[in-house]
Amino acid sequence: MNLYTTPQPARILDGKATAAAIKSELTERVTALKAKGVTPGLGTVLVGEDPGSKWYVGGKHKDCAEVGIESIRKDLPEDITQAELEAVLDELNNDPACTGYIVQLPLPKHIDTHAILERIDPAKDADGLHPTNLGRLVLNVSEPLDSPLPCTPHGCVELLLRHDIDLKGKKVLVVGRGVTVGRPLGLLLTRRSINATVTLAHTGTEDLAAELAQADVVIAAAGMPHMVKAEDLKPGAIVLDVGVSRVEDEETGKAKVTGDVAPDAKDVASWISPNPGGVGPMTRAMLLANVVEAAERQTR
Ligand SMILES: Nc1nc2c(c(=O)[nH]1)N[C@@H](CN(C=O)c1ccc(C(=O)N[C@@H](CCC(=O)O)C(=O)O)cc1)CN2
Repeated sequence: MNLYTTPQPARILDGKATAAAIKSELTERVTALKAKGVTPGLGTVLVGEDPGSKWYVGGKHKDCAEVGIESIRKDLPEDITQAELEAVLDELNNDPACTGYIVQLPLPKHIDTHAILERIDPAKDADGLHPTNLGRLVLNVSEPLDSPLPCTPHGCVELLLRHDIDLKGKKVLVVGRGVTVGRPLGLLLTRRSINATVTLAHTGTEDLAAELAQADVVIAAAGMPHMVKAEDLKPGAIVLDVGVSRVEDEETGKAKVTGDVAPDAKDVASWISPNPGGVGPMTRAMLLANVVEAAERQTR
């Protein structure tokens, strides 16, 4: 045991099991919707051949089948033009079978991602990334859930709440200011219903170690392998690992997914999310929740 270790190893924030419980609740809500004549349908838009993106989209369709949501798949070539891609979005905007859809990110460099996200009908924005829905998050008019929340931030909060972790008054350090995770997560955590005190660290942060040392909760979403190490953490900190980097496995030479949190962090933390098996499955579950909620709004 070194100076930083806590007496017991960290407890696991089990994203896989939590996501399975959420999916089972959603299955019941889908059954109730179908009884009212509404079948939720998720559309996915995938551009290009990136193996990671293909895997994520495949997972989304598998999840839909599990809970009874229909799915519509638009797989498009890497060299698609902005206008052609916008035409596909217009098709989904006008398709009554599609209650919500996502555009898998990142998009190729020649595509204007902001313009694409703005083209999504905000009522069908299953990722909660349309400026109207992000604006609703800023204005706090989406509480409790009148508009979709971005899936990964929502998944992080839900993972903590479902392990009975109260964030009220806690100092939460979010590392990373990206639009899909860091920024919306900061907004979500500062809602009155959660009431955390949030610091958003980024590449311009001068002394990340000092911020980490003070944080009760660390949510690492920077995409930098093993940047959060045991010696940086306050003993007993709660640690969520959102990072996804593909690196070469030194033993096998094959690509493997590595998170932002070093393995030894588990010796210091009180709770830790595994990666894989933590925030990733929660991201998937929250997407399904957004689709079901969009369909439920149609019935109100
Ligand atoms: N339109 C979007 N694009 C992207 C999002 C998003 O929320 N919306 N997030 C990520 C990718 N993503 C979903 O799309 C995603 C990432 C990771 C997982 C996941 O379950 N990961 C597994 C491990 C997977 C592996 O081994 O590669 C885990 O953590 O257990 C699901 C979804 C970027 N793009």
